[in-house]
Amino acid sequence: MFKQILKIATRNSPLALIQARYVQQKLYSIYPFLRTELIPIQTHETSTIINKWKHYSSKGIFIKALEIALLEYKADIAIHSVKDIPIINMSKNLQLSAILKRGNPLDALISNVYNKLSELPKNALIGTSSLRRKSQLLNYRNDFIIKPIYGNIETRLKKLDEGKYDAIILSTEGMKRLKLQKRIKEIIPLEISLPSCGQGAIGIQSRKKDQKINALLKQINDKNSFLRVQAERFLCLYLNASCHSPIGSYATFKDNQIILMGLVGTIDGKTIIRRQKLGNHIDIKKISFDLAKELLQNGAKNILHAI
Ligand SMILES: NCc1[nH]cc(CCC(=O)O)c1CC(=O)O
Repeated sequence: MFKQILKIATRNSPLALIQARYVQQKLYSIYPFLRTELIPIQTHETSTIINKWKHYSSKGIFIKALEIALLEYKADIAIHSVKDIPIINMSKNLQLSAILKRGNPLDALISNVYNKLSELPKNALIGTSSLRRKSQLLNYRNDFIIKPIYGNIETRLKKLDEGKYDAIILSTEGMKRLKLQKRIKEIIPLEISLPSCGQGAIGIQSRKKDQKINALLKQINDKNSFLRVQAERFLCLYLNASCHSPIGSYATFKDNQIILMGLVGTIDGKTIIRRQKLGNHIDIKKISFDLAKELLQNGAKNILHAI
């Protein structure tokens, strides 16, 4: 049993804190006597990191800041939205040790006026800064006008409420965790918007060599969610994707078989390449690799090259 206080690194955004507290609760439900402490990492504390990791996106910088807290023993575990964790460049001493039971991975339509994507007026102004969402929205309706939107979920909702957009797209699970699900007008089916790899999943990172902590984390790991997310992440890895690529991936289980879907689109939405593969989860790497190969051979290579 782990006797010390388990220190939990988290970003300090409202969603990140909710997710970290959720992990705390999960741990307490199994280990009622475990002592834990949240270590919120502030933006200004990351300024030295920002200089060192200039080539990272802002989200990547936060992930790095949490990783550094682990490497410097300021924390023992770090909580992330899996979709924000870059596919490559994780420190070699760290690992993704557990994924909690995944929530709804789909994208959601948020609007104060319109109830469905199909009911949006011609040339509707939609807020999203994700190329993946943009590509698929334009493929669905080429009259849509896609305008970037930044900031955390609350900031984006505020911009919607100020009338700057007809609708915005957010993660269904993010809205649910913030208890804002009432504001969701439509959960967008994956035929229209294939989610981002790892969307809707909370991941826990730890030091590889901390066997006691890793054994603890294993107890709150959801194997099914872990495998699904692994398949999606392998696909993105083999596609050589960054978080800026218009790539969607989604894995699910059906009768003990894993179904992995992948999609690469042009930013203008004119071309979308979508394929899927099915197989035993023992062969996850091979399924992901074969799917990436098939996508690349069928046009994804040219699309990704041009971006
Ligand atoms: N893009 C940022 C981000 N990273 C994780 C979530 C929400 C939580 C999740 O989907 O796991 C969000 C917001 C969003 O996409 O709407």
